[in-house]
Amino acid sequence: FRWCPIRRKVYPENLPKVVDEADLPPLDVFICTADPYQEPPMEVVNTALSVLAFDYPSNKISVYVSDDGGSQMTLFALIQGSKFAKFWLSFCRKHDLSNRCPKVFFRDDSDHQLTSGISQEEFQNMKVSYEEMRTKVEHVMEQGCVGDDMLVNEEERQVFNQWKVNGFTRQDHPTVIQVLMESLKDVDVSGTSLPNLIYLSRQKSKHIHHNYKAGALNALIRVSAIMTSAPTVLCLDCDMYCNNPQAARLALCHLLDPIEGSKIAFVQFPQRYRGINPSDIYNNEFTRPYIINPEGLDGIGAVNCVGSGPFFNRKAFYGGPTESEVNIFPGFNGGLENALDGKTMGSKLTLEAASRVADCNYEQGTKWGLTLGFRYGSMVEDFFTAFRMQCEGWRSFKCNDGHLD
Ligand SMILES: O=c1ccn([C@@H]2O[C@H](COP(=O)(O)OP(=O)(O)O[C@H]3O[C@H](CO)[C@@H](O)[C@H](O)[C@H]3O)[C@@H](O)[C@H]2O)c(=O)[nH]1
Ligand SMILES: [Mn+2]
Repeated sequence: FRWCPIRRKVYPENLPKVVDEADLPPLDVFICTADPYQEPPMEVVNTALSVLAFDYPSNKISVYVSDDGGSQMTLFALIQGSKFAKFWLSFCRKHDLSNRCPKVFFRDDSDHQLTSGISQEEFQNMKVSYEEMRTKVEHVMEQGCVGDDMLVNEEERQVFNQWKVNGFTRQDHPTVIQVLMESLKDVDVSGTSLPNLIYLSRQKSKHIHHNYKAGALNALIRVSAIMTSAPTVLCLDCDMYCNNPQAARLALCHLLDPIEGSKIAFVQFPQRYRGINPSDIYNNEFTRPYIINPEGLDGIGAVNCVGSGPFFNRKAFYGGPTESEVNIFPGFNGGLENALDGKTMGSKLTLEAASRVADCNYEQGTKWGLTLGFRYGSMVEDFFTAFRMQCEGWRSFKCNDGHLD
């Protein structure tokens, strides 16, 4: 094991030489949450908004939120987030905001000193909409459930009726899947297509092991393969918002590289933490795993995956880099072909197929968790999966420029 530190630099301004703006690849983003009390739904919404607002063609972004907490409050928060997104995404684009996580934007810019070119009135209106959303979500959190009075129409009531079924608990419930924004139909206030936003709470049963986050991610890999199947996949913990709207373009500088690109399983951005005391006496910045080690490991093309902030090549979930035929749905007994032809992601056929692949017994008798998707059997599924991918011949790089946290 020999250290050969590497610091790569990317030039996103050269990306158009490799790919036209219109041909940029679609991007699927997976956000995992598991408990509405430990991971407040407003944080999940903020994380989702920070990627929905990427500086990237919005009709090519699909954000999937996996909720292992099976919480109606998290879904409620995301519905409110999708309404707010109509204003927020257009606002971010119009003013080319550098920080697109609304909570951080309003906190860091609360006195409206940092941002030029935004009128006081426009700033205040946006802040009021954000605060209204936050108040609603926090009210629901205090109540511990979504009351009828918080819902605006019959459609919303039907969605939350899914929780009224007898015996619905977070450990035992059917799959809940809701398309909250659909690019083909929905537009923001400026008339631009919105990205896709999908809520998924995979089926759970007390009798079948759910394999924690790795299980959640594998359900997301399959559901997204049916709905959008983007070649690039970003994974984020729900409490790790993205603070650089250019991140997808920076990652593509590696993944679309004509020479190295097809061998790369993922590029990993560092995790960064806020609110650390200035001298960081307890090393909460985790300099070794996020700053020192990755530079050495990059030298051998084998950077660790640290769970939040990797941009994956979807193919890496299905086998080694030289495997050509990818069987996405081993063990799926028919019916899927029609679903994949479905016109819209919200169509009945597509939703039924997506729901089937999120069944808690879908993986039985398949290679999921063994050679497919995120690997099971480790407390650190991110490190372990990356290691297995590297053993198969994949390479992985650290992304130095820009930053995700
Ligand atoms: O059954 C579960 C358990 C956890 N999670 C989610 O997994 C993420 C990480 O879990 P957490 O308990 O926050 O672990 P950390 O130690 O904070 O996370 C670090 O370590 C994990 C294990 O290596 C990685 O998965 C993470 O990406 C990395 O940030 C969170 O978004 C959770 O919501 C699930 O979706 N389902
Ligand atoms: Mn965490």
